[in-house]
Amino acid sequence: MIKVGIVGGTGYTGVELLRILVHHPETELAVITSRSEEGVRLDDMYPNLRGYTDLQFTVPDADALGACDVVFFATPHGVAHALAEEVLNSGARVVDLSADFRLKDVPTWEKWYGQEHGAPGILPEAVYGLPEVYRSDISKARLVACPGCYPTSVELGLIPLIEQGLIDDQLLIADCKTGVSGAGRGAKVGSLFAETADSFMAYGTSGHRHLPEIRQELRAAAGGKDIDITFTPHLAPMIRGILATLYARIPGQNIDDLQAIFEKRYADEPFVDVLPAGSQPATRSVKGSNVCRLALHYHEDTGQVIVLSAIDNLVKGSSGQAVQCMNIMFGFPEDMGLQHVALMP
Ligand SMILES: NC(=O)C1=CN([C@@H]2O[C@H](COP(=O)(O)OP(=O)(O)OC[C@H]3O[C@@H](n4cnc5c(N)ncnc54)[C@H](OP(=O)(O)O)[C@@H]3O)[C@@H](O)[C@H]2O)C=CC1
Ligand SMILES: CC(=O)N[C@@H](CCC(=O)OP(=O)(O)O)C(=O)O
Repeated sequence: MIKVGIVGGTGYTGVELLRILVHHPETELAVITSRSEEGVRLDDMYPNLRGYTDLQFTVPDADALGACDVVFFATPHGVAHALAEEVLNSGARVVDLSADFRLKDVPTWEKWYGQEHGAPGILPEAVYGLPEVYRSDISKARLVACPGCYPTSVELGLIPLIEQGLIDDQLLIADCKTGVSGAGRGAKVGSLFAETADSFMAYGTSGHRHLPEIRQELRAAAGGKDIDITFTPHLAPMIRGILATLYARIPGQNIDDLQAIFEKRYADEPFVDVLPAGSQPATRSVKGSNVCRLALHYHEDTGQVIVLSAIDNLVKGSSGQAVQCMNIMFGFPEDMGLQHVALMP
């Protein structure tokens, strides 16, 4: 059994970590923090946890967190910068769900996040937590930077084509739709029911902070080649889920060969499901599960490839992927605690 700490246990990714970890046979919840709910029982705030834990929220304390084996940061950016190094120095390993350690380049991080990087000293040891690409590095890491939710959906959908050298000098397109839980639990006018429930809108069109992260990882998959992409997120009237519609022009192919590339690339991946070509994965088919469902479409007349990629932003897009990384770091079966079948309807 390993002892687990969660910084930011009251947020959406925090409570999703709790939902997953209360069933995990190798973990014991030890420290769950909240500054605003100190002393409140977890199951008073989140009744779905009744019967699974009698813990109370405590304020973040580096000594208590450092006594854990692993600490998840489910906090806004900047918090892990301030606390992670001390926690690591106490001997705990860190899985950060925020964006604090995802970008390798400090000036790029500072430009997109509008603040000074608070922990450049430990940044070089951070491993990007996408198991389908970095599994071996994750297994040895002390500090894992979990990918963003949109980047997870986009990277899993495009990397097989890039690794095969099929993407030349072209501007890829990622047209992504997300649910409102992506904005977190904090009260904001833009997350109100009346603002989101019967509407659909693009945002971040002139530049979203996930763009440099997607670029970084697509370029890494291309061996450093200058791959670029237009990324437009949309807010859809749903609670969970991301559907990424990804466009690339690859003339002279056929759907069977493209499908074979994806099936081979993900044949041994427990959480990537390549559907039969021409399928339409719905966000509902992954709701509550750690699976990324991919489907390929190909227009022979124009050479247009369309990859559809569906994930649950709170599972494969954050907390589920974070537990998958923890399993890899501690040598547990990779799917331990993550075998939930998606909720239907
Ligand atoms: N929602 C999503 O779909 C995804 C979110 N993420 C990332 O995960 C992180 C958490 O997101 P989410 O759960 O949605 O956010 P929420 O806003 O829902 O929750 C934030 C949590 O962090 C705590 N917190 C806030 N400020 C501080 C601080 N200064 N020190 C310590 N704790 C703090 C809050 O509790 P309290 O204020 O009581 O301490 C709360 O528990 C973010 O970085 C987000 O970008 C990543 C992928 C997907
Ligand atoms: C609807 C909404 O606001 N979605 C969030 C999704 C990103 C997110 O959750 O942040 P991570 O970088 O930590 O993945 C956004 O666009 O910022």
